[in-house]
Amino acid sequence: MLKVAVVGASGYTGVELLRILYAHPEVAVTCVTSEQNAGKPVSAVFPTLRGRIDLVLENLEPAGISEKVDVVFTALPHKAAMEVVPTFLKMGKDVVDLSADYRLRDAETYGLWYEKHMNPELLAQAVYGLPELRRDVIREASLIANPGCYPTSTILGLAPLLKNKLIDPKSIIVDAKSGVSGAGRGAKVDNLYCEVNEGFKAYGVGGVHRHIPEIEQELSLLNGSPLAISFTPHLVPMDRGILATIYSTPLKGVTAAELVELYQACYDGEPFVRVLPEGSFPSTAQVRGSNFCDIGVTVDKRTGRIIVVSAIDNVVKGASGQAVQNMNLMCGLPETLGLDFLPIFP
Ligand SMILES: NC(=O)C1=CN([C@@H]2O[C@H](COP(=O)(O)OP(=O)(O)OC[C@H]3O[C@@H](n4cnc5c(N)ncnc54)[C@H](OP(=O)(O)O)[C@@H]3O)[C@@H](O)[C@H]2O)C=CC1
Ligand SMILES: CC(=O)N[C@@H](CCC(=O)OP(=O)(O)O)C(=O)O
Repeated sequence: MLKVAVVGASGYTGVELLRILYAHPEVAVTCVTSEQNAGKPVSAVFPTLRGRIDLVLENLEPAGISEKVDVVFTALPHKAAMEVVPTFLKMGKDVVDLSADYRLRDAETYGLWYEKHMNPELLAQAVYGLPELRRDVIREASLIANPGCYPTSTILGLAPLLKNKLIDPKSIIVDAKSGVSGAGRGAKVDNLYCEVNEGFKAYGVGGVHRHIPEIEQELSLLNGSPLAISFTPHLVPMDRGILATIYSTPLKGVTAAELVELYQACYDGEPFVRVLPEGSFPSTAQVRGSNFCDIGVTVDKRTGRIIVVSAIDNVVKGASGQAVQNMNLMCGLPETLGLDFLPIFP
């Protein structure tokens, strides 16, 4: 059994890690942390866990925690993660970091979009953990930078087109929608019921959202040269889910049937990517609570643009499910272990 710590267990991705890991046959969660709730059972913070995970929340002391576990999930806000990850690594632990702290290859870019990086030397060691793109490197890694939720849906949606040089890389427009759990559990006025319910708004408009450099980094690698995208996120009054609708201009004529065939071939054998039949498009409701990324693709009959629609659950494939997928690969376990569950519907 692998002994695992969930650092930041009182947050949304933390509790989702606990839900998934509870049913994982090769994992025992032995340590959970929270600064504000230290001393309380985690089941007092999340009654969903009652009678099943009653571990007491501890303060975050990386050296002490390292003595008790083999693998650490850091489900912390950015900056808080890079304050502790180096100690876990020095103590020989495998780390899956759910924050953005190790996702960008370049410390200067991190500095522009976030703040000055505290341990830039670790950026070259970290592996951007999108298993569908780099499973073999993930298997050898000790530090996984678990991708963001918008980037996961967007990159998986565009990878077949860029790998096959089918689109003009300057033409990409990503119109993405997220549920409110994407913003985390911290109290913020913007996320109050009356601010969010019965409305639907764009935010981070105008090329300023911090997921842009992450998406561009990975798409540029697929493209073979740098590209820039237009990306606008939206907040939707639902708990979970991301739906990205992605537009691009093809370099040559292509039919919807050919695109569906291409996507099916690209993702053939992928356990968590489901390419929908021609004319079908995904819904967040059909992936909720699962590690699936569902993708539909077609050609706009009027403009000839390619339209890809990609749906994930932001806290599963967009965070904690993908983190467990990465842990399985790092630890030599079957990739789907503990993750082969169906969406919750209705
Ligand atoms: N929510 C989502 O859909 C996704 C989130 N992510 C990323 O995953 C990470 C976690 O997100 P999420 O679970 O939503 O966040 P939450 O705000 O819900 O939870 C954050 C957790 O970190 C702890 N924490 C906060 N500040 C500190 C600190 N300075 N030191 C130690 N612990 C701290 C909090 O507990 P306490 O305050 O008690 O210490 C809490 O347990 C973030 O980096 C987020 O960007 C990535 C993909 C999707
Ligand atoms: C709805 C909402 O607020 N979503 C978050 C994204 C959550 C996430 O995945 O971001 P990181 O992992 O990169 O922190 C946002 O737009 O900042």
